[in-house]
Amino acid sequence: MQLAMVGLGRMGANIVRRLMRDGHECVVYDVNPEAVATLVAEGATGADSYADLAAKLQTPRIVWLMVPASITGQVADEVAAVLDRGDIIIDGGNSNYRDDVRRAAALRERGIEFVDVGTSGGVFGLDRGYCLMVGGSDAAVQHLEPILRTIAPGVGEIERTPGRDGDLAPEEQGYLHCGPSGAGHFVKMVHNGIEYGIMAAIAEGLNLLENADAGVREAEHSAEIAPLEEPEFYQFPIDTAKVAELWRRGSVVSSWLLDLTAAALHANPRLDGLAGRVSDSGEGRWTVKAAVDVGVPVPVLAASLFERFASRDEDRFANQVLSAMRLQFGGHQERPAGDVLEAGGRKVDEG
Ligand SMILES: NC(=O)C1=CN([C@@H]2O[C@H](COP(=O)(O)OP(=O)(O)OC[C@H]3O[C@@H](n4cnc5c(N)ncnc54)[C@H](O)[C@@H]3O)[C@@H](O)[C@H]2O)C=CC1
Ligand SMILES: O=C(CO)[C@H](O)[C@H](O)COP(=O)(O)O
Repeated sequence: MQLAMVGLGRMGANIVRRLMRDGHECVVYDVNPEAVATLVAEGATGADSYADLAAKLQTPRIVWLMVPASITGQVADEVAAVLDRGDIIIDGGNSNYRDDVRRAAALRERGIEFVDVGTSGGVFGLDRGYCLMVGGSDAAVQHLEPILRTIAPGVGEIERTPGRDGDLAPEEQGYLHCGPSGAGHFVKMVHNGIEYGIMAAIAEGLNLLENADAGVREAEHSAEIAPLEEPEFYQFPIDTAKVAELWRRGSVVSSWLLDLTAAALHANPRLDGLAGRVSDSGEGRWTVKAAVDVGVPVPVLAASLFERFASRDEDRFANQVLSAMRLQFGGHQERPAGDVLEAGGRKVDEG
């Protein structure tokens, strides 16, 4: 099939490569001409404007947007302006499903189909394939089936779920028509909410392991730091990188996120160069908002989102309020920063 890709960054370029590898024809556009030139050298057809892109596509045209979510609306409008009735716009970025619902309705009035495809796989997707969560009309999604099947991972080495037999269902191949417009990004939003929770659980657990020798360090600094009640129980100099590697094999918590964690710790055990200010792109917030809207408890997902905010010092005023209250009720002074002692990686302040 033929498809145009708008946005040739970390995701879009490799999706194009995966499509071309399977014989699909790709027309490519990016505001960065170098990104276009790179893919043209690999066999794609370059476009230097949306009009040029539309002219190079057979009808019904298929245009996949893989741009930052913040500009997807603007790009979708610009692309729609050069399309005709029956053409299809796909949004593969991490857009808010609410925008899809609105955008699909507006484009439907002009006879243009809008399909939202929540895409998971990151920079490894070229070879592993991308898990695709699709929202849109039955007709449009059926038309896109050959493209979805190529981009998705396929069955790979994953054994079939017991009880499933006969023809392979799309979800067994890594793509799923989840429902009407917005449903794909709704499922991807929740996927990313879960991602936050799993990431936070791994990070918290490994941090506890990093501090399992607090009793040893306590002895080294016994004159200086607040006493650890039972230092004899915290005498374990555990190699966190090795435990992460270990857990990849046969453990209940093995997962791709743990694989990536083990790789990062093996390459850089102290994680030097990372400040630990954790960004968020929106999906975690939207997940919590949706949960509030429908009255569903998501305490783990919410806590992991708030943990990211705290990592960026967004809890500073709350902590100042805490210190102010201690000062008020007990006359407890905050210790000056230089006087805060390190104990096993913890900040100890008993002022
Ligand atoms: N990086 C990741 O692991 C994943 C990213 N996503 C989503 O995929 C989308 C793209 O992400 P990345 O590839 O990581 O971003 P990126 O920043 O690597 O690439 C974005 C590309 O869009 C181009 N671009 C910007 N404005 C444009 C415009 N007006 N017209 C045409 N091209 C334009 C940029 O030049 C760049 O090449 C985002 O919505 C992101 O949230 C989804 C899943 C995973
Ligand atoms: O969709 C993804 C992975 O599934 C993207 O990598 C996403 O950007 C990660 O979300 P955040 O930036 O909020 O950590």
